Amino acid sequence: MEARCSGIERNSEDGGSKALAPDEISHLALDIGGTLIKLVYFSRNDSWSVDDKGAKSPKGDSPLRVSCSNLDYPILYGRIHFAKFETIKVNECLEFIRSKKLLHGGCWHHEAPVSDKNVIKATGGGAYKFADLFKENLGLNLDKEDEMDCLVSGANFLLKAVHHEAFTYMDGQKEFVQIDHNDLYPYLLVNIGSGVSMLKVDGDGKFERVSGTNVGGGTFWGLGRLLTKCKSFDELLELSHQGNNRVIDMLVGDIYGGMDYSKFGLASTTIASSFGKAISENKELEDYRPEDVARSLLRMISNNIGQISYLNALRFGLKRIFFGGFFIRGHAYTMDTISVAVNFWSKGEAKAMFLRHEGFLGALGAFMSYEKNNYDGLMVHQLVEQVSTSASYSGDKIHSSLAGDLNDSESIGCSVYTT
Ligand SMILES: Nc1ncnc2c1ncn2[C@@H]1O[C@H](COP(=O)(O)OP(=O)(O)O)[C@@H](O)[C@H]1O
Ligand SMILES: CC(C)(COP(=O)(O)O)[C@@H](O)C(=O)NCCC(=O)O
Repeated sequence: MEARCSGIERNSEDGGSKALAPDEISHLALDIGGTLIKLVYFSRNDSWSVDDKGAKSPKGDSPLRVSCSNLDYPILYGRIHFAKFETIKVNECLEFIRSKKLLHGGCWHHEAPVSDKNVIKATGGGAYKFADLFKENLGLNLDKEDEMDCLVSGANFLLKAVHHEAFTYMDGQKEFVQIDHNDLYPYLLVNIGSGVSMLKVDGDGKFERVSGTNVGGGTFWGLGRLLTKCKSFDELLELSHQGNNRVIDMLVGDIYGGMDYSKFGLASTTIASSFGKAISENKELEDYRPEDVARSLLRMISNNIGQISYLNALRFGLKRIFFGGFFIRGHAYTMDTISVAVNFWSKGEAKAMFLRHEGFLGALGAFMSYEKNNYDGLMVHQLVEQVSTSASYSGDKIHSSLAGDLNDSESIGCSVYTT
């Protein structure tokens, strides 16, 4: 039973407005984090099928079947949909579930008892915090899955099933990484959400949470909001794009009279002290451009996470570090800073890699956990990808092509078989 993949299809046309018939929807899963709610569900699409090479064709009367352990299962074709909402606006998520008729989306089988149809998989702290709200508003019971388990199974699933999921990003160059399924483990998974968790992954369900830091995405957004008065995370990111951190950061050259500290490999342009210039000048916050503040902040936090990640990889002799979480947001400067930090501290030994579905690891893990149910197993068999896979993009293009607006929905085509 293998998850396979060829090509991808992402779209946003049916995620936003069209309500699907209830029996077309299943495996609704939520990851309710400190800042964002991530939602994933599967919708059946009987109008097309995909062969082993990823080619689409109209579907005939009898569905394709897959054999496994001497049993024969029908292959179903459809899409996995993704959506996200701010956790402080949880009501928008409730409304989305109601308006798109996802209420009975947890269960696959028609013969399942009604009580099971009102249960959906949920992970993240909000699965505990908002359990009563979901029950009172939608009559939904949240079946809680551990968030670290979900992060790992989501990451393993993406790395194995989605072609061109992982990539490196350095000096404006994006390069997709070919994942060898037989040589995937061990790796370090760094999830940068509100806070940061670092997990040493040794296999499916085999992992250890080796570290974490409270200086994460929430810190960037929280401090950035206070310091720049930005109204949204995207505005803050956009601002950072236009800024110059050297106005605020104290560089080695500022301390060494323009020279490198070459004895210890510190170039004059290396940041010696983030925000260090703000103390040496007689200036107030208003005297600094918000874009420069945003840039320094993004660089400080990304660099710090890159460094701590590398130190943890070093602790366990890990060469590959995969970064997930919505802090990254496909943002060129963020990825570049993290990559440079990992490269600098490891002297080129370790590699930072990023995931295209960065923020949905936990939600996908909860989605996959339906597989554990007795009558409602699901095996994602194949993801079909058609997005451009060219080797390099400019920073701007990555930012705008991978990052969506908060409520933008997108989906990937896939085939599954139920067991
Ligand atoms: N639209 C957004 N609104 C708020 N934060 C966002 C947004 N997009 C990206 N982020 C960043 O993503 C972080 C949350 O990432 P996520 O992986 O969803 O974590 P969590 O599970 O803690 O909510 C935020 O702290 C912020 O840095
Ligand atoms: C507590 C959390 C697991 C919650 O996950 P999140 O909502 O941030 O994605 C995470 O914020 C975290 O790992 N914080 C860092 C805690 C620490 O190790 O210091």
